[in-house]
Amino acid sequence: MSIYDAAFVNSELSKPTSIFGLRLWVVIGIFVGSTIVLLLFLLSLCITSRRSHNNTNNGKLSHSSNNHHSNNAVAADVTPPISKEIQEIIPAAHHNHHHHRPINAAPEIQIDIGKSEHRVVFSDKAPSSGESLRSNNVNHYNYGSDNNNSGNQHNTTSYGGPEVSHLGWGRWYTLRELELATNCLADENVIGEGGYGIVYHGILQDNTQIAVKNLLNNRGQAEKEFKVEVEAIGRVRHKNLVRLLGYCVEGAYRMLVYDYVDNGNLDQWLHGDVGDVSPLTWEIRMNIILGTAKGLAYLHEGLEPKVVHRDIKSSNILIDRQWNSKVSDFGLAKLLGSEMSYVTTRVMGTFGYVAPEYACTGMLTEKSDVYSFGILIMEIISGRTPVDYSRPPGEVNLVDWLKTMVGNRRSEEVVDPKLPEMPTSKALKRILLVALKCVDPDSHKRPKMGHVIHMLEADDLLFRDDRRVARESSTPIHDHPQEKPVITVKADVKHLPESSTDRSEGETSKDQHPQPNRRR
Ligand SMILES: Nc1ncnc2c1ncn2[C@@H]1O[C@H](COP(=O)(O)OP(=O)(O)OP(=O)(O)O)[C@@H](O)[C@H]1O
Repeated sequence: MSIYDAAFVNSELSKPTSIFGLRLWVVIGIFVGSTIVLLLFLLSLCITSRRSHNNTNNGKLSHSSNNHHSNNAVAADVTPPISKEIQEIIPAAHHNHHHHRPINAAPEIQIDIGKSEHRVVFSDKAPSSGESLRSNNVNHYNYGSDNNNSGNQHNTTSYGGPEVSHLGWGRWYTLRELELATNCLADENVIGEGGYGIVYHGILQDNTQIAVKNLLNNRGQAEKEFKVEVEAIGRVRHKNLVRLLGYCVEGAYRMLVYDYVDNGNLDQWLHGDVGDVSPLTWEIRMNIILGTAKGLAYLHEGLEPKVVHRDIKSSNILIDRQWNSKVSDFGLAKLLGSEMSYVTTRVMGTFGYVAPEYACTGMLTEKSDVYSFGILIMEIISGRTPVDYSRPPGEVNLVDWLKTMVGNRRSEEVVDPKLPEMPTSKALKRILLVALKCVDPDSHKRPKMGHVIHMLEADDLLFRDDRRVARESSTPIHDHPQEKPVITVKADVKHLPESSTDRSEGETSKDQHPQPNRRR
């Protein structure tokens, strides 16, 4: 720019304008200045609002981390949705004092699942200040990293105390814990698959062996079955019933955790590849029958309300190393009021084992279980499945075939050819009689399970008589042996400790230790 141009600009800027006669450069100065002031004002407004927003978030975060003890802002800030039947209840007292509580004070959180007796209460100790539960090492108390929609529930367990029983009758397991136990539900851990889910073997951190039944939620029945099962057997303790240790409800997961029974199921032992000679001796088979009868009698006669299993079959009879039977799979159990029958529109159970009246009319009583138990006895004695299409026409249906054989005085031929040693013919006839009584087409004529135990144990007494007779070749066998009294317990299950339920049925140590084989 030349000196002349500068003089020109200067003279132009110095000219007075129409705005209060102010010179042009003054007007421009005022405009620029006020624009800068306006911009600064807007900027400060913006910063202020961001700060207050951050403060709000920080407030949430400290609230969350207070609840979850997580240092992870993202995880802590996400409040997972809680499934319908689980509600987090923070007691009013805690609410009131919430903001005054030190950061490491644990709130008491109650989680209601279904009925009030399944209320879960967590009231564990907080970790010491500065302690982080989000270490890289996965440990028993660290579940904060689970970023699933149930974090609220299991994070409550990460307050430092052990995950001890939060249920009246068992434990509430976290998904994380069960994943650890089952190697993340690995295929190698699968031990069976039933109608309602896959069963995994697992080992808890305290080395307890467990069976985890992961219910398939996508099958409409699963959640319902879950609740039924939990309600039916949560508090039930009996040495012939597989014990439910607890369960896991997280997000879509519904899992039942059972005692692991370590010797397979009866179906495998009867129909699996066991070679030409079955390890199941007559004594063992009788022990399995008696144990199953005791488990069922307890469900029918020892509980109020009674429980009908509805799916008694060999794959639901688990076997331990001492060949004791344990009835499992209460997924189809139906709680019944005392002396009541139950009419259902959906017959459930397994083909071949279902009582005719239940199959035809849906009328369900404990006598339906007695029928299935009768079929089970026939299966155990004969080694045949209830329905076997590979057999000749007259032998397809086990009950029909067996009735015909007994009617034709050919009882000995129904015995499993894999049985190492034949029973005495009296022992065989007696057990066949029990089986036939159990499958009486008229449900009213079927015996109660308590009566079945009488007959089975009377049978046992006869055996002893039998042996004595064989030795002494003297006194004849009485057809009406002295019957042992069977005490049944009618009481609320929750007041029944395990030992008392076992005692209630007159257990003897003999029941647990099969005796050596007898010769025919
Ligand atoms: N507590 C347990 N301990 C050891 N094994 C088990 C346990 N529970 C179940 N199993 C195994 O898993 C298998 C499947 O069990 P599940 O009860 O789910 O099905 P199922 O009885 O075979 O069939 P369904 O559910 O249709 O009646 C059982 O047959 C058994 O071999």
